[in-house]
Amino acid sequence: MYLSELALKNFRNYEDVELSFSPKINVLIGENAQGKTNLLEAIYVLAMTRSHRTSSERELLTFKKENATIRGTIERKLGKLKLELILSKKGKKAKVNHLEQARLSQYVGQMNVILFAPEDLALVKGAPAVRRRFIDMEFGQIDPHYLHNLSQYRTILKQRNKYLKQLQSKKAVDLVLLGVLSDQLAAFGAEIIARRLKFLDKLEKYAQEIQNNITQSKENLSFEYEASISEVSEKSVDELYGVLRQSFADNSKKEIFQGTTLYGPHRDDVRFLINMRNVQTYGSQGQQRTTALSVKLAEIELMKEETGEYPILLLDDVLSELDGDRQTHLLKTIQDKVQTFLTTPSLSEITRQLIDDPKIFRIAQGKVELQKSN
Ligand SMILES: Nc1ncnc2c1ncn2[C@@H]1O[C@H](COP(=O)(O)OP(=O)(O)OP(=O)(O)O)[C@@H](O)[C@H]1O
Repeated sequence: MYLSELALKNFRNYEDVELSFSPKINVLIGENAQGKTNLLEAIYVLAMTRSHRTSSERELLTFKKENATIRGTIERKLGKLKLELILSKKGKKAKVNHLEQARLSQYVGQMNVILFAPEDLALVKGAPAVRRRFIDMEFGQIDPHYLHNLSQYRTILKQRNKYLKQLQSKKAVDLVLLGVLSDQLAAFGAEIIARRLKFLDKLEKYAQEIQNNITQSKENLSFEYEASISEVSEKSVDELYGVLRQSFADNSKKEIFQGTTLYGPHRDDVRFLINMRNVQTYGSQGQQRTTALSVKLAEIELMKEETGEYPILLLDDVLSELDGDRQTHLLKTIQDKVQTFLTTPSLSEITRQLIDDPKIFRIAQGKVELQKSN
């Protein structure tokens, strides 16, 4: 799939802009703080209805404006799709072919994007929350059930944590209500874990192959799901539900004492291993970067397998963070099959030679000028 047109109104430092893109590589060049990342962010928000770098929607509106609109035309195998997202201080509205969608989880997935920013190179060495976020954002796009379960899970988790705090401070005493919340949380949690295991298994196969290619088969990459509950692999949804319920039942005193939920997918993590050793603890910085790159590129293939089309790739200033070999690998992998938007302060000669026929835009103070068209 690819984004052929984009129109922004009052989005960050873009007051009014209309652009048309190449189905191949689009390069956004500009100095610092001119709006390169804002443009990628707009594309990301159009796909996901939320930003990758802020949870505050207000920040996305141009200073002193009440509404922002992002409109895009997506070309999919089955035809054109018009997407529209209206953001305001009161909330957001999403439309597909001019029809407002009742649920945002129905809207997400019409347009698939993968964002790769310098922070993603910390996917391996960063905190567990970074990996959970990655998993949730990527799997949520390919599976609406995953997204639905996740949002239900988050709502109940909030309620349960609030109630545990009340029990902790003795403002509440009713353990029956805690049991009800535990059951509901276990049900959604089991669905989430089961889907994570399924998708991670597929992702691992692609990542292994890519890592082999980059390292000439010297490094065998594997994943390990690290759950907050005992052994999860090979378990059905029902079994996972049982284990989660049991963990809540066995540890209620501990959870009340701490005033928070200690078990469930919000506490889980994924470990990356190279030749059976944890890359986070034993890997060199180079290995950690290669692993992050392999996992990201694997995600592109997984999305293709699950949705039947390649997603749109957003590369926010990552080329300069990668050495020559990794840059070459990345660009060769995406060339001609994945629509890509990449931001950079300047395009080096080497990179320019690697990119076939780019459409180049120059960005300055929220204005976009076409520099070279293919
Ligand atoms: N809500 C907003 N309204 C108006 N302008 C905004 C808003 N939010 C951010 N900006 C402006 O956008 C600019 C930052 O743009 P952006 O984050 O896209 O930088 P960039 O071009 O990617 O540069 P860098 O390479 O430094 O990341 C700043 O000038 C900032 O003042």
